[in-house]
Amino acid sequence: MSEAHIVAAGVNKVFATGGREVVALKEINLKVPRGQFVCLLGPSGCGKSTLLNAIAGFALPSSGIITADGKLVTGPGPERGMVFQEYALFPWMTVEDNIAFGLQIKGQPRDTVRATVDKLLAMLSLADFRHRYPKDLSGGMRQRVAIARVLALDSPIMLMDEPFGALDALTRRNLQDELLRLWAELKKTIIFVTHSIEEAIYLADRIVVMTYRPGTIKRDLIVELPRLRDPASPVFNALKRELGQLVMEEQQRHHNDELRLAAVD
Ligand SMILES: Nc1ncnc2c1ncn2[C@@H]1O[C@H](COP(=O)(O)OP(=O)(O)OP(=O)(O)O)[C@@H](O)[C@H]1O
Repeated sequence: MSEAHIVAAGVNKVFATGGREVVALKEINLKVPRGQFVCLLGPSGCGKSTLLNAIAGFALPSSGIITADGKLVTGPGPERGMVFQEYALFPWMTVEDNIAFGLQIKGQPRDTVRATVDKLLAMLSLADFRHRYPKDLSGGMRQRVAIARVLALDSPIMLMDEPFGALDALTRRNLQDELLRLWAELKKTIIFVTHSIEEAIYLADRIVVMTYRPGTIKRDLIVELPRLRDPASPVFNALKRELGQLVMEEQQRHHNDELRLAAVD
């Protein structure tokens, strides 16, 4: 766990909108060791997605550098797989074709693709759904397919932007458990964006709390609790209160900012 798998050094991101500048990220320095499960936590607008997108290579920093797997990030790359909240599946393809797509693009032989798809269908309890189309699946099932699609590419790094945000509580917990199982088995490095404090404590080795405008790192803490974690336990709840206070402060700043902007309008 000692080698840094993802590094952000002096990362800034400024957006220019409507004649004014929004500093979405300011001086972000972060080193993520190989195999670590990191949650980026904070209220809406604190730069979590901006940081994740910068690591993914979708929107590069205004200044500073990011490396992943030892390489400078200059765009998306095969060592970084991304799972979005909105599933991002091809609606015209069946479950198995969605999972196979990336492998076919890579030119893998048909038998290899078939074997990988079969393995992933079994791993994510999707075997009975292989011939279905995304529109005929529940949200939880669609997100399983999205995860299988990223796993098919065997990226050592998984970037996840509120992947379970749209799911009901029970499905969400099932998928969280499934993700923890896959992570332990496949030894991926995961950066997972959430605004749910409970989700962050349930999942992460490490929680990075961000501030609202400019987006900086407010707190960077290791969660020592053994898994599977019990959200009803006193230690879990103490941590929840502590993080709740930090997130609330940023939420308040967001709220004040909105009031100030409304007054200007
Ligand atoms: N393309 C853009 N153009 C202008 N401003 C942007 C753009 N993308 C993000 N921002 C601004 O940058 C800040 C950080 O946004 P970001 O989406 O990263 O936050 P977040 O923490 O992921 O929030 P959410 O949970 O709502 O997605 C916000 O103030 C947002 O308004």
